[in-house]
Amino acid sequence: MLELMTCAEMAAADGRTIAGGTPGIVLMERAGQAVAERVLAGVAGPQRIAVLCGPGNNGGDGFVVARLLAAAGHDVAVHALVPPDRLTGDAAEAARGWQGEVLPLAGWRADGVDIIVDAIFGAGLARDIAAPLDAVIAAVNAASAQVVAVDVPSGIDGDTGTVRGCAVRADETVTFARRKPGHLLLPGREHCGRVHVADIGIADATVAALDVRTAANAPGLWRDKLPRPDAAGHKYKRGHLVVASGGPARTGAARLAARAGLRAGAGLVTVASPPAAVAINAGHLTAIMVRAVDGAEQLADLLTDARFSALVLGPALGIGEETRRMVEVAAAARRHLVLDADALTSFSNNLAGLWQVVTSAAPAGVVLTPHEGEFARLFGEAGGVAQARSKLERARAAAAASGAVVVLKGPDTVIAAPDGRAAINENAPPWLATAGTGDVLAGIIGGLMAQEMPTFVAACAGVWMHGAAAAAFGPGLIAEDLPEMLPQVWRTLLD
Ligand SMILES: NC(=O)C1=CN([C@@H]2O[C@H](COP(=O)(O)OP(=O)(O)OC[C@H]3O[C@@H](n4cnc5c(N)ncnc54)[C@H](OP(=O)(O)O)[C@@H]3O)[C@@H](O)[C@H]2O)[C@@H](O)CC1
Ligand SMILES: [K+]
Repeated sequence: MLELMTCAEMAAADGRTIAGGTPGIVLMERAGQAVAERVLAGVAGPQRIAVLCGPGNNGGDGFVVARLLAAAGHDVAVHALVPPDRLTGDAAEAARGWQGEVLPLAGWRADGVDIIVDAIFGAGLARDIAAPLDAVIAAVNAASAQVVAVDVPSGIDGDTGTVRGCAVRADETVTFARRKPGHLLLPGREHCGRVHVADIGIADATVAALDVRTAANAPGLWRDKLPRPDAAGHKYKRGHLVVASGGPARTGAARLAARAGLRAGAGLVTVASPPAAVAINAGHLTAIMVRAVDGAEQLADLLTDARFSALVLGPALGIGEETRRMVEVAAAARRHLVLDADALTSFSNNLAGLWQVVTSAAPAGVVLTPHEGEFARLFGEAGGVAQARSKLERARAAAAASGAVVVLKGPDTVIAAPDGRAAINENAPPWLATAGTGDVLAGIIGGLMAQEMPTFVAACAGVWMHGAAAAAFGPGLIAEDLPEMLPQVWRTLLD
């Protein structure tokens, strides 16, 4: 159930289910039933309920909800954007089942209402919400009533999570068959409240046949691919991660990444340090080794030893030609690469160079971990990125343009593979946004890749473990705490 279906995929699933013999009105009845059950869960005694209905099937769901809630003894008022005689298809049929009055939606006020059911727009939202509906949305959001949204909060684009003009802020959202990307992407996620997925009779096989390429990032996506050390295994079998350090005043980032890589399970981790910083790095490291490596040429020498299986390049490494050369040398040596921070910025506006790196590293995998600023510098000009409607589509276009797995970081990190697979992460607590946490993320992913975990799932798992480690620590977190929480995270994953 981790798939996230776009509105078009949902419509296709709906169409196939109807073609398979389930009438559309039956799906609508089940949808309305699921919403009504959610409204009734936790209410004691009769409630004053306003059901706000739009002109399409989302509104049709609303009429079903109104009928069921009234039958359950509640005081229900229906306010509709268009008169029922202007509805068509299943929505018209659902409206015929509502015996009560239908009041206009324009000018609606929330006075005296305990619960609002938002059935104005769902998957069919096609443009920005304008007057007079914007005032209705504002009244919903100003009300003290409990707000339950049908499918998506009205005004949120289910595919992109963007606000089209204005949008309802719901306490709960009931969606159907699967969640949609807009339930996870910001700002949509913040408008949904708690999201419930109701089974309305769309078969798993119907969803599977659509080859849905987007998923919520959770262990079910990659748990079976996690590296599992066996009792007889040698540490070299668990890979050897190399993290390149910056100069004497810029060594902390590499050590954070290195520590995270070790906690992620890499058998050995070496910090490749400029000679002038070896003493500083060595003074702060115990289980992690330090090697003097002076620039790209010496990195190439180091990588003649085949046991170094993966590299993290970028954290505080310095921006410019030498860093770019180090990336190229590591790619030519065909090692798994995580490129972060300065390594990314060293390829600003040089998509061709980045493509070359990814191509020469193959079959080893390359993961890029940009935040929004780095992403704009790398992919601002890339085909498909400027036209993309959402963070999900931008990450996907960037992965296709670079040939690498792209981890576009943020509170709703998107991980995208060049073959079109993508996952949206949702477990990062707000206190994860603090100095150095990006270095740790690069290290975790590098540690997993050093153990030969396949690239896309290693990136997904790394992002999730990073979020889980932060959530487990709680507020007050600093980057150094994250690697130390990984054993606890591992225990939840390996049983
Ligand atoms: N798929 C399934 O399996 C199932 C789906 N179900 C339900 O169907 C819902 C999708 O229904 P839907 O396609 O009729 O779209 P919906 O959201 O009601 O809106 C379309 C209407 O709004 C209008 N409109 C759009 N934007 C506007 C704006 N800014 N301002 C003003 N008007 C605007 C648009 O007008 P038009 O663009 O045509 O001019 C059109 O009239 C889905 O979310 C779920 O709740 C369930 O019944 C169970 C089975
Ligand atoms: K809605």
